[in-house]
Amino acid sequence: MITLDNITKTYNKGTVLAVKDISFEVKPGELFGLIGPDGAGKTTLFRILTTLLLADKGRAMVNGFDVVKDYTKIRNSVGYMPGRFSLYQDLTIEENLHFFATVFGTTIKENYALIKDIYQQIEPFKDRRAGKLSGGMKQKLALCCALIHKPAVLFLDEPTTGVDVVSRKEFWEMLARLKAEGITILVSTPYMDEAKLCDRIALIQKGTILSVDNPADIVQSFPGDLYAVQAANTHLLLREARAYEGTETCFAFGDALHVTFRSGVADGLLAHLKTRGLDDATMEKITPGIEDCFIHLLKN
Ligand SMILES: Nc1ncnc2c1ncn2[C@@H]1O[C@H](COP(=O)(O)OP(=O)(O)OP(=O)(O)O)[C@@H](O)[C@H]1O
Repeated sequence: MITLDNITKTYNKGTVLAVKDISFEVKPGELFGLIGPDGAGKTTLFRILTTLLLADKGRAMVNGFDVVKDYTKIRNSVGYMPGRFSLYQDLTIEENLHFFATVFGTTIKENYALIKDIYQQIEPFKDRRAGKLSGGMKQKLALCCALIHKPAVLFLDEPTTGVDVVSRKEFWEMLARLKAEGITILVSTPYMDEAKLCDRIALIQKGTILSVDNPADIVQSFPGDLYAVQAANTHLLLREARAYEGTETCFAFGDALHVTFRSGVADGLLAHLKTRGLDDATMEKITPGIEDCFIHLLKN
């Protein structure tokens, strides 16, 4: 449904490399996640795929259409929810939706079934201006507007950034329902915990893809054992754990350190920490998350 073939894009007359030789595919009906930090190149890829930006090099196809030659066909068959709220702040909820339906030559009534579950949550406020809505409500309205012409492919650029935890959860439940309707979804997020909700993910950093796979297999491919190490004096703990000769990687995750060892398994770190005054240090083997895998891939 989406194919990228060696896509490269630079800005500022070639001085800023945004994405480099990006290739991956999204299958029909897939919920595919583009996971990476700010500046990784996610928005650039979305803009290329939605025909708003030309790549310097490479080829991309969406729904069987070439992003350069067939751009009008792509615009008619995809929905795009950009990262920044892009609806008309002075129009009400209903007016925004009506506007987007009209632009695509359809009506709210015609495709109401597709947006019903989402729209019903904001319908009580349909006369409120978009600029006066909460973050979660804006996000629901933007999704309705991106869906109103019943697109085959939905592009969602960081839809949950800056949205509260409850709304984030609800949003992913909505995506699961849209996927069940057969819509192919490409969604980007900087939140690693959302990665596991996708069928497959691409981990992207500094314009390069580090890995493409399903979340379980990415976690499975983590080499060696991972340990969570804790002590009350987190500052000293980090310094000493990093200085220890057997330590391979050591990163702070909340109030614990995630540590791997050169030998692949836990060795004398705990004894070392105790000699350094960290008597309360504890260590337990844990299952790596996507974020651990991301950090591991960055290292290589
Ligand atoms: N119009 C532009 N002019 C110059 N550089 C740009 C432009 N747009 C993006 N960049 C740069 O290209 C790189 C990729 O940016 P992009 O916006 O695609 O990343 P992103 O993963 O979407 O991150 P963010 O969430 O911060 O937008 C970054 O280094 C960014 O500074």
